[in-house]
Amino acid sequence: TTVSVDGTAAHSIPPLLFGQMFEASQYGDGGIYAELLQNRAFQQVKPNIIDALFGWAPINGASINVIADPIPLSGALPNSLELTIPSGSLGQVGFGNEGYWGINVNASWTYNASFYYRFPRASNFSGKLTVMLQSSIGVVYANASVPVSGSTTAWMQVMVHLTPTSSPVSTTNIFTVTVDGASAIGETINFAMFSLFPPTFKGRVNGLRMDIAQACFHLDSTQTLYDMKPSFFRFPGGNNLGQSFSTRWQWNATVGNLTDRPGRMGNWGYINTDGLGLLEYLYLCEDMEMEPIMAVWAGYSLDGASLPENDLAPYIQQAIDQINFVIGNPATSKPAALRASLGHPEPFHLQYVEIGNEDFLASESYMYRWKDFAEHLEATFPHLKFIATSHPFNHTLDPIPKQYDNHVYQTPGWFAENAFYYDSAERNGTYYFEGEYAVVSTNASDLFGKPFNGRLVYPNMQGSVGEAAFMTGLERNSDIVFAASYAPLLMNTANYQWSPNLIAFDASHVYPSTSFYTQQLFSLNRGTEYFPSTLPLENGTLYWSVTRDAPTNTVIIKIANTGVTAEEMLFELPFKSVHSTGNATVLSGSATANNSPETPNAVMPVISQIKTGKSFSYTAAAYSVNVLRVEAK
Ligand SMILES: O=S(=O)(O)O[C@H]1C[C@H](O)[C@@H](O)[C@@H]1CO
Repeated sequence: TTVSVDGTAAHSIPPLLFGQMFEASQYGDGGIYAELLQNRAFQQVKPNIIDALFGWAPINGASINVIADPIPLSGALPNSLELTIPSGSLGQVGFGNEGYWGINVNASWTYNASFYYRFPRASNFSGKLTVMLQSSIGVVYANASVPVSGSTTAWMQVMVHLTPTSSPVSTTNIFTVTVDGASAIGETINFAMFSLFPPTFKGRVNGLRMDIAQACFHLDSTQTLYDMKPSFFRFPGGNNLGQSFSTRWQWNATVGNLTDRPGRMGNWGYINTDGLGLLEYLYLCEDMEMEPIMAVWAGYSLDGASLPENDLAPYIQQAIDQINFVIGNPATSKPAALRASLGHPEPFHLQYVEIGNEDFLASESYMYRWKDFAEHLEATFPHLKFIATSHPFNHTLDPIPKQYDNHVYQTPGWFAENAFYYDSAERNGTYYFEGEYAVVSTNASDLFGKPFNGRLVYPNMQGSVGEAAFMTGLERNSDIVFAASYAPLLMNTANYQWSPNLIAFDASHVYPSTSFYTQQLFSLNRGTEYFPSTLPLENGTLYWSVTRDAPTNTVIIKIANTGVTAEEMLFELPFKSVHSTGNATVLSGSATANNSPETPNAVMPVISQIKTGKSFSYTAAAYSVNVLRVEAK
């Protein structure tokens, strides 16, 4: 295949072309949000049933129960853990938390543990609580003791540091709070708002798990989100934006002290602590130099009963408040004043606001929901850009959206066949955000089925190469495609509801996938301008796109070979002088090769030198994603 490259750039590469989509799914808690204790504050659970204790277990005969505390710690946290020490108790008696399917005990870390306790009835008990990190069979790695007295019935806060003496390989460890049983027989103590944090990304309080968020810039170590230098971060959903007005995500319930956050039954089958709330998301964007693409809930109900038009006003106001929390002026807006009081008086950077999520599922009501939200928000924030979420190619909305968010989950073949998806889109001032895309299955007739029927648990090379083929099309059409992100981003290997995901993790490891490396290859090699070239064959197996990074005079050629055979290519460059050597970064493997906990580094990018020149040949291996870089001017 001969590829001749035009001499003039067709358009610049938009600054947000590659980014991340995130929502609290398959465990943002215990994942990117670094809280280590599951069910830390008994949020949203029904008291006095055993299920309310998930994540917790009694130790050595203790009696524990979640109660609706007559004197709750806060209005947002009505439940407490009631510990009663039974007669005959001996040794350390109390309770433990198993974490989010394990706790990573690392001797080089100092952990911050905290909780509140109160004696519901004054007593003359005077003793101490022992706070520990230990293995599930009782090997103690760290402990701290806290003197307590039953003389007061007021809530007392405990904060202790735990520094383990060793780093067990196993993460089957527990966080425990115990008391010397014999000395506390008959005592009852209520507990609330536990928290255990490891060190966090950039040391932020209530922050992010380092190995998931931390940047390591060399390819042979744990790769993470920041390492692909995403330019935007879409949040809070996705489905987790909420699929009914009563369960919607509400910004104001996710900011302020953790004791003021009630938590919420998310849309992925578990209770979100909302410890990763709006302000934490904004700090995440700021720390990782990403632009937020923030969604507001727009009256949508998956059960079809969207809010009627004349009920929208309070929710439009809530959306205005959410946006003002991000960019408002503290002198004129209460939400902005709240932001200032929480430590960030300056507005955050925000350009794009998405109105709803996947509203093609409720497109009739979106006619008025889009209209009322867009008109009110545009009037209030004239400089913001609003993204519609219904199908882009049937203009039924008024005002006509200037941006659409397009989602697609398909097979490897679909992605290769649709590399030209945007080529024929009208250039009429409409811009496209490919907000969610991924190869999810090899079975077109059961895309969201089970692994035995084609669903991918982890991305594999065949899928990632299909995505790469599609991404060459996004790059070619980035005059109208302004942003794109694979979805979903993260999954806890111990408990997930959706697969595949870009990055998998467990309590102590991060597993970047072949699709992560594909995203990273495109994101780290964007270039600043797109150069047209011989077009790939539609429905062929070989796809490419050529960009140039003007500041470094580097030509960048991205190639996806979705076929089973290596392909010889001849490149003809229009530049006067082209360096005789360049480099190729290649991700390749068998169709089903994947990175998983069993084979974490099965497929990694490999860099090598290649011969280049005004015209040069290059062989793209079967099932490979290739990025060639050569200096030229
Ligand atoms: O069932 S789906 O609609 O395909 O769910 C998808 C689309 C939704 O925005 C996101 O939350 C989810 C997986 O990323």
